[in-house]
Amino acid sequence: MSEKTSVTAAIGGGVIGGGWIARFLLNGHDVNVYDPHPDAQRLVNEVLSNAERALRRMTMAPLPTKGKLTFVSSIAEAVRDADYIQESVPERLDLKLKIFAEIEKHAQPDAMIGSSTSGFRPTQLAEGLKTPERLFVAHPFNPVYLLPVVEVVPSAMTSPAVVERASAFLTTIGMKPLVVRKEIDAHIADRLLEAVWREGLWLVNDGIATTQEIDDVIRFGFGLRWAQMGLFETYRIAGGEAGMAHFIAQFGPALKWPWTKLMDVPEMTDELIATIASQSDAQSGMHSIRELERIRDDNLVAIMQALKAKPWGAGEILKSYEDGLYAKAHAHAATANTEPSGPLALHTDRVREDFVDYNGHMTESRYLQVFGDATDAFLHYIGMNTDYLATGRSMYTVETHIRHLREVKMGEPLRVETRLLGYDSKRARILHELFGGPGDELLATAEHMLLHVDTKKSTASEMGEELRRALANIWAYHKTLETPDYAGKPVRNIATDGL
Ligand SMILES: NC(=O)C1=CN([C@@H]2O[C@H](COP(=O)(O)OP(=O)(O)OC[C@H]3O[C@@H](n4cnc5c(N)ncnc54)[C@H](O)[C@@H]3O)[C@@H](O)[C@H]2O)C=CC1
Ligand SMILES: C[N+](C)(C)CC(=O)CC(=O)[O-]
Repeated sequence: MSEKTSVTAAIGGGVIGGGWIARFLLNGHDVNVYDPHPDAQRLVNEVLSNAERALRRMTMAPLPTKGKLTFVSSIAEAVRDADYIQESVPERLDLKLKIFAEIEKHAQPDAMIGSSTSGFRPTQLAEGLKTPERLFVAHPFNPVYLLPVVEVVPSAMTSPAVVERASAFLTTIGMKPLVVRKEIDAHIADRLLEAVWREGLWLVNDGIATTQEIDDVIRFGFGLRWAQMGLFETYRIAGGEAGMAHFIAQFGPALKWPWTKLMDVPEMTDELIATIASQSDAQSGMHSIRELERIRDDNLVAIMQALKAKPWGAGEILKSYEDGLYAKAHAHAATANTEPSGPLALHTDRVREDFVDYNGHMTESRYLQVFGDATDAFLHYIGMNTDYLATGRSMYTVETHIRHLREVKMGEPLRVETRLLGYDSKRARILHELFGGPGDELLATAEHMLLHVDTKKSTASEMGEELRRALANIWAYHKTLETPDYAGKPVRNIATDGL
């Protein structure tokens, strides 16, 4: 299932259902949506548009072609052909039970059925089902299209093979499935979140802090730590050289004093609700919810990209997701171009929002970005994959000549055609032609010299046999193509040749 585009079904397209729909679609899966809300299509499309924007900022890796979104008018229609079904209806057990009974009637026998429930145990959800072995909790985090973790909670009746298949599928769409070994109300994360939220409500109720001040201690302080190390690893460091045991000896007793209110919940009086709502308005009321979503998404993307450079935590997941996308694109390119009788079509993109400069056109550095991505696609195509790189060999670009011929505007499609202009045992000379805009015109060209290197010694070295064979195969065709007259020419010398 992970290798082919599959059909997914989303039952419920609200905040969380919308996020799942976006994640499925943007990873190339078709989605059938059932949600009786009169505005469901508009709401889902708004979430989808924010998700597309966020994903394009998060990764330069070649995303699969977007899946097909279909709104249907019954659960039966939604689930009939689906391999993976995700329920995200409101958190009411009676409603969820009705929904699962209906899903069970119409789903394929081997369909995987996940529930987004924040708190119910899978055993509760499976009550009355004839096939409880395919049901599990798949509890995500908002925004589902960006945050990787998903708590996968099986009941004692869930088949281990289903858990394995579901985890594999969720991994292919960029998530980190965390299989919860024992079902419990509210799984793992919401037990932690609820405890923090409850204390936050007390602090407002007792007039100790405003919503803004509570958010500030999180975002300027321990929230930053949590984004990269979580709770226990952070506290290990806080114990100094004596580590965790010393930390517990020092701060453990405070848990019994106690500093916190534990299970008491403040009465949600009209007064408390009004206080929290007005403080929240003062803090964030100047932004619409969609604007706040975009601010949040940009910040999350920046954090994950920073962590990817390490790679660490959520950045490690992003890195392996991208490696998977490149590997898929490479495999696709390899099958699509087994007979490279013409230029290779290995890379497509779109002029993204952050590609555009103050003139409203694609900015200079982004041309190199697109050509660089096309070179990566070419290198993947000739076999320079992670296994090859792991042997301490790579190819570096040592010379580039870009010609800018036409402008291109935001949102317009881009595609690159690549040809080999020559090669020897250490070098490959390639030419990219970038086409795009409404008329698919030639926008720019880039000629590059690539040098094979021993990455440990940082010196030029002989290519591996597999790369040489791939280049020979391409060259057999590309040597017959007419070389454009601009290829190999330097930038015009206006001092001697005039303008
Ligand atoms: N909002 C959050 O932060 C998170 C929520 N969850 C869980 O996700 C589930 C959904 O929560 P939200 O998306 O926040 O709620 P929501 O209220 O935003 O969305 C629920 C959607 O279900 C639809 N719906 C109602 N009855 C339906 C039916 N019979 N068939 C199909 N659709 C129906 C509604 O029209 C609505 O669009 C809940 O179980 C919740 O616990 C999980 C993680 C985070
Ligand atoms: C508030 N909540 C219980 C619905 C939160 C979640 O379930 C997870 C999240 O995204 O915070």
